[in-house]
Amino acid sequence: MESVIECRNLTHCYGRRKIYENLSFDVPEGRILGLLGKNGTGKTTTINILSGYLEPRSGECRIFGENIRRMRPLTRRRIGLLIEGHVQYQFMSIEQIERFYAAFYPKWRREAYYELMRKLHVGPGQRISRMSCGQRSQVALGLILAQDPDLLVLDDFSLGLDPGYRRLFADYLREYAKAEGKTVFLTSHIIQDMERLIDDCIIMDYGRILLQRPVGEILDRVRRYTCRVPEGAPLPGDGEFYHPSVVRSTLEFCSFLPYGEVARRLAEAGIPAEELHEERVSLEDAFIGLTGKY
Ligand SMILES: Nc1ncnc2c1ncn2[C@@H]1O[C@H](COP(=O)(O)OP(=O)(O)OP(=O)(O)O)[C@@H](O)[C@H]1O
Repeated sequence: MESVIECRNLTHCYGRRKIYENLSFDVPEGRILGLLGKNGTGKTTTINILSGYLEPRSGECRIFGENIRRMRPLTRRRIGLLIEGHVQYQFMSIEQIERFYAAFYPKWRREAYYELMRKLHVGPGQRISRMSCGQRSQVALGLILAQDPDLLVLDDFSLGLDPGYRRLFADYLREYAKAEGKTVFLTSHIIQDMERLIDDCIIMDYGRILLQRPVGEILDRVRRYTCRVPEGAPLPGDGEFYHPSVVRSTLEFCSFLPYGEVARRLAEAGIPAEELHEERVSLEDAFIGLTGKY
């Protein structure tokens, strides 16, 4: 499978503050990849680097095989970009902005925009400045789908959308991307939506990528373990036990390791664990388990 996005050894700093170092990842053609991370881990920074707005301190990003700093306009036109969900020309109506954008895109798909607007119950004469935050996000998303880009880059696409519209858009986007072979790179804080939308996931921690794996593999393999431990028992220091904590004599942590291996390592560490219990988790719980609650 060819990579549509290739990032190699990206390092970025704002002034003297390093955000991350040597970040490398690929987004294969036809896949939907979600970039997850706590507040301030550098998701928007990465999207801004990918869009060419920010120059990384070092490293290289290629999209469709071209270095993004020297990308030809024709290649740039193959990328649909949503930056923080908003439309610029807010004085225009739904209909006017559609006509305005259409002029820039030779493959413009008017029907894709209006199909989404119909689903969202917004009338053609409605002015963008008089819409709610969520409705503006919907217009921005409609304008991106109509561009018919080969790659969609969506920063916080669910900003302001209510649960029903988030579900509607996530399902619509997945169906559209799979039917048309589109590649999607997106961020969102609403991880429940990501579980049904994305194929692969990158979880960022402060300064680095914690993991990049298919969502199916994360759901199959990450387990939450709990067991009873005596008062004052030490916390396990094993790097494969993520964020262990004890609350009222119950030790809890997440791990990719199978039950038998966890039991063995606890015994080896001299932790007298009783009633070891494993549980499958949702993507959101896996995210919290792997990155910690705070
Ligand atoms: N223009 C800037 N100048 C200085 N620092 C910045 C600038 N933009 C972002 N930062 C800092 O860089 C870090 C990463 O910010 P970024 O917006 O990329 O995070 P994020 O993962 O998208 O966060 P969130 O989940 O809150 O949207 C943050 O600590 C932020 O304060």
